[in-house]
Amino acid sequence: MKTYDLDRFKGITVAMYSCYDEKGEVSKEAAKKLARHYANIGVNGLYVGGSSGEGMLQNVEERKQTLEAVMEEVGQEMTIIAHVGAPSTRDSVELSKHAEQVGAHAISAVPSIYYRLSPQSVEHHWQQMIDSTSLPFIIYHIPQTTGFQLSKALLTKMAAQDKVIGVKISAESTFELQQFKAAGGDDFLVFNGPDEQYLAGRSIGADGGIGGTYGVMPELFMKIEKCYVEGKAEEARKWQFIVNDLIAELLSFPSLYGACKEILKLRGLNTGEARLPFLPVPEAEMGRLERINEKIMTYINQAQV
Ligand SMILES: CC(=O)N[C@@H]([C@@H](O)[C@H](O)[C@H](O)CO)[C@@H](O)CC(=O)C(=O)O
Repeated sequence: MKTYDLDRFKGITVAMYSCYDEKGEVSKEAAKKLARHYANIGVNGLYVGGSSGEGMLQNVEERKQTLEAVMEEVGQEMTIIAHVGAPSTRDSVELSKHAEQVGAHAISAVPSIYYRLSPQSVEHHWQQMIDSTSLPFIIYHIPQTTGFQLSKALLTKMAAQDKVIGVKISAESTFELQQFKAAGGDDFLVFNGPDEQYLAGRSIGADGGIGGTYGVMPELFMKIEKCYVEGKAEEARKWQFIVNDLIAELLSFPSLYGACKEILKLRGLNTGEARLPFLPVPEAEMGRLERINEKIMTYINQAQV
């Protein structure tokens, strides 16, 4: 059995969007405001500096500043997972040590990106981060962006370590999710990555989810989770289908992150624009985005978790 408290990581974890000021610089103030917003709603945890958080588009200092802001604001109330993956092992280890210093509850990382690496290199890359702190570690498996296909053999080997408490699977195969859960064992956490299949992921073995679109509608994912736990299959499916139609609309903009950040802005949570190359919402599309926001708010009011 793992020696870490695994229960605190279960449930809904918002993959937080980036927070910038009007000049495009990291804004600790905006990050604190956004984190506070999620804490007030009752969201369980935050995943900081991942894909939705544009960690790969930020330098080490910017990533540290964002995590510090989140920890200062909600570190005592929420479970905070710091994504520390960077192309170089050196930067990843520096970010890992910093995450421990500021009190994050776990670290997590993708494989190194850009270079096509051997499984041995990826294992070594992750191991350096794991060995650099006493924090639990969550593997981030997202082959569609990293190009690295995590094998069941490597997962099983990594999961044998006490510190490796789980895997966040953003690949879309629920079969793989189930196989990874079985390989990791009962005390190994699996997080559903594709928000469109939160319910499917939960049904086949995921212990919770980490997702980007949760950021504009955490209440709806909390509703699906509640229905699932209460055994209300039909109702859970109804809410997943509602969420999926909303995600399909959000995905029709030039960038998902740009659209979601604009929705937050409409609600008084200004996190700036997504960093280029992610495009903002075109002016001509603002009206459509506003209507989507109104639709989401109507569903949030109906869900009442
Ligand atoms: C490929 C990708 O970015 N997947 C997202 C989803 O939240 C995704 O945005 C959503 O399912 C919409 O397709 C997450 O799995 C990634 C995530 O949680 C993160 O921001 O680190």
